[in-house]
Amino acid sequence: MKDRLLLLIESNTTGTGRRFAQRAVAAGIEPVLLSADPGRYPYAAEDGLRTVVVDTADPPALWPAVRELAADAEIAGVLSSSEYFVATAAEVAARLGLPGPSADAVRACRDKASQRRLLAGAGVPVPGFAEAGEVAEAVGAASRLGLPVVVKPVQGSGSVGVRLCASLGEVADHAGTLLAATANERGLTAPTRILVESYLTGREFSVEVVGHEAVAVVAKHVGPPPVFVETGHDLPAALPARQRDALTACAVAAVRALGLGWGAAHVELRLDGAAPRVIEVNPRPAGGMIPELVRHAHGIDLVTAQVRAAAGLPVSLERDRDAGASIRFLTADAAGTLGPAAAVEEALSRARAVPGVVDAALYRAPEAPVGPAEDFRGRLGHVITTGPSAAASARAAQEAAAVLARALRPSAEPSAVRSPARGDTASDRKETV
Ligand SMILES: Nc1ncnc2c1ncn2[C@@H]1O[C@H](COP(=O)(O)OP(=O)(O)OP(=O)(O)O)[C@@H](O)[C@H]1O
Repeated sequence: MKDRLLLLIESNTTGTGRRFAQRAVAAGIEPVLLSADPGRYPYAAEDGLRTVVVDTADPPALWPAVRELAADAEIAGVLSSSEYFVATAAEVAARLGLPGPSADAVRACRDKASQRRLLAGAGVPVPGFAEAGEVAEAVGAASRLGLPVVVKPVQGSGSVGVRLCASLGEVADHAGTLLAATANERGLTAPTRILVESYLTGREFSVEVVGHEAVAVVAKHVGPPPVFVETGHDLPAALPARQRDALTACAVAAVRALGLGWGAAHVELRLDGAAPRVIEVNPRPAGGMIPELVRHAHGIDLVTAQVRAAAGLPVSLERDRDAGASIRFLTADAAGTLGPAAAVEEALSRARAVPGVVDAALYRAPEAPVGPAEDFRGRLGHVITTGPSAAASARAAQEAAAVLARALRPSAEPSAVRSPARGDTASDRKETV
């Protein structure tokens, strides 16, 4: 019998990418990573993952590589955990007659301007928005929408380039910077359009959707403006049933309006008063280790579900527990370094010893320079905790994150994970449990 392969077209870099390959192996399918630069994913070498080096940004180059793999194996499925390659994976899957989302729907969703138009057109609430291709247009849009506004690239992930602008001068500066960029953080061609949006100050949540079913509601924490760095998540979000139902209904309506509904979608929303508005829909499972939190809190494995759906295998979304799970990311408040190896090791082992901790990690080498995060790339490590409730897991995560912060050199300001008591304002707080 021929080997069965799951083709993984590039990967995300924040943890769950590795899980896609592991879950494929668990389903009896060999994962193969197709990547222009596999060195970007250290786990690939560590796990001995079969890898094909190919220009994944160039579909005509990708197809012969896929055909070659198909010559002596059965391609069971094609996926990407990277925001930037979900449409490519959908296209390859469709060409092979394999399951996957509509590549057109994914493409429309990934362009935040077209996503906003589709959602607004279908009556799904979104912030006020305008698309701009020039600085003057962005400034005009900001005047019309009313300051402050959020200015962001039309494509992207991890909050890269997303900025709160308090004055028209800041709008002009940031719009100018974004419009001048020719490549995104992946080195891929960046569209020369941006979005200007009304700033929603309410608490932020994500709803994890599979097909048309909401399987989890996550409360999110973000660092201080003007940037938007996700610093933590708590699951399940502590909310009155009415608000939770409003969030899940809005998220599922968004998925439907975008013509998605195959596999996982990650829907971010903010409350505007009591009513939810969609910040963004990602046509893929969440990053930021959220699938791990969902697994710990509810026993539902979103990555397994995605891998099995891609391979046409039955998927279980049965919730077998109702526990709490939290993550806090380590960030630095000021420039400094990580401590020497011994200090880093000690901080890690002490963080792991905090009751409730199931995982602690640092992403940088000892003595590496650190500085305040501008986007997800500035996060330095994380702790994941579980507990009988989200309040308990959140408390444990705060404590463990403070311990992990001891890995930072004293010259760096005490860092870390901002505790809600330490100055989170209504405007920068995504949610506290
Ligand atoms: N209109 C808005 N009002 C309030 N906050 C916003 C708005 N737009 C974006 N944000 C904040 O910025 C963050 C990142 O924005 P967005 O989701 O559009 O960018 P992204 O690069 O796709 O980020 P990510 O991959 O982290 O979701 C959001 O999670 C939210 O906290």
